[in-house]
Amino acid sequence: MTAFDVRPITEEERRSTFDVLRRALHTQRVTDERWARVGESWPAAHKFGAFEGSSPIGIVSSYDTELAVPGGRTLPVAAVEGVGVRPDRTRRGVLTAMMAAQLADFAARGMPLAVLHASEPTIYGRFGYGSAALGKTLRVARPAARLHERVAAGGEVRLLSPEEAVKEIPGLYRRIGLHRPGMIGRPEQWWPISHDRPVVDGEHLVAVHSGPDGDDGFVVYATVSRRRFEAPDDGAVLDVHDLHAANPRARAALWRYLLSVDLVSGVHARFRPVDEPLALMLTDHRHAATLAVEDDLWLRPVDVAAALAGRTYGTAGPVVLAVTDRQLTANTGHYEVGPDGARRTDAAADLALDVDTLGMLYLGHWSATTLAEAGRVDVRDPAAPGRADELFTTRTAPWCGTHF
Ligand SMILES: CC(=O)SCCNC(=O)CCNC(=O)[C@H](O)C(C)(C)COP(=O)(O)OP(=O)(O)OC[C@H]1O[C@@H](n2cnc3c(N)ncnc32)[C@H](O)[C@@H]1OP(=O)(O)O
Repeated sequence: MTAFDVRPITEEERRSTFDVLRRALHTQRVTDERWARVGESWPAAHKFGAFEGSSPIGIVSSYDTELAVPGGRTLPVAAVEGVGVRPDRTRRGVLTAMMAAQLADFAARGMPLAVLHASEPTIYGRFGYGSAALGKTLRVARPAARLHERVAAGGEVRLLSPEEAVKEIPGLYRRIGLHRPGMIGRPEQWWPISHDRPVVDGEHLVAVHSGPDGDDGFVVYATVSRRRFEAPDDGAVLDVHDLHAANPRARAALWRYLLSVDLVSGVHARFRPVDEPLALMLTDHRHAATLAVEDDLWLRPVDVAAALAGRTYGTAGPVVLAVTDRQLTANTGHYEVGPDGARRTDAAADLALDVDTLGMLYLGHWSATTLAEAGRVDVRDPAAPGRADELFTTRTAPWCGTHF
């Protein structure tokens, strides 16, 4: 087996490492024309490559942004993306070595948290990431589905030209704000790859809602034709990629718009919040089917003390957590969590868990009771899971809503 080194990539290695990623994800090598448009979104900063001599065989990437945590604050976060190993070099520890370098870098820079979306759920638990927020896939039947008359959906929806969309949507996303735990900031480098290219190429359309205080919601969607020789009357499907609204009225108006488009047989939306009440907003809730509920955001506490101190908690007696972290061993220790915050302690533990399970608890989706039943939390005080449920779970389901 050939030896490899892991190190930060240089400016000159940006494109060759991007190609390694594309090979790992089964996409074509990047063309000159495409690189000219997306290259700036693949800066050398915060990337670790694995190299055999000067040839890249693996890459892990991240960018710094902010994450909304329970209680309304945002914390600095490393958003991990662009992970891949050349197909002929997998299962020999390349990712493990790159993850170790990346985690050490996050810790050295004082990052409290890291997040990612996992291509496969088996990959990241071993590196301390836990599935922290879920998303549901909806299929809404057209033309049957209609918003119930009691649903307030005022204001106006207008389609933007690609030029308007590229200019206006980043500011609108910022103004709407990170209003759910799990939402993240979208730095400048996120937009060209994830939003602008499909909008400029015409693959996606962008509609904006205006309410009494101006623009307050948007939807980015693709129109996928279903018409076939043997089914000439099949309508198109609207595929919703990105839908954000500052208030329920704007959200309802955007859905009303999507359900009003002619020659459409269905509206599909993946990774919507699990508690988005779309079905309940329809005259017949069966017209919105939940096809799947999947893991959305994975979270890793990098500095456990700072992460725990950064969010708020519900009202219950405190619990002492014994946390084990096999990579960032300085995190291993006991932490008291109560209504007035969290801190390290020498007190005996009520619950013991690995750091990936703490990642699952952190945003408030999973309860300690469920995690204990699943064997992920070792219960030392039988009353502690109930207290931890009151402290950690949130009223609003956490949701990321940004593909990265
Ligand atoms: C955040 C994101 O960007 S998600 C995108 C992730 N990238 C992809 O899915 C692209 C395709 N896959 C790949 O490039 C590679 O298979 C990677 C990056 C997932 C894994 O890289 P590798 O170098 O093979 O991982 P490495 O050899 O360090 O594996 C460490 C352990 O994880 C296991 N593992 C790693 N990937 C997988 C997988 N996809 N399925 C099952 N087990 C896996 C290995 O078997 C190994 O287990 P062990 O310690 O018990 O022996």
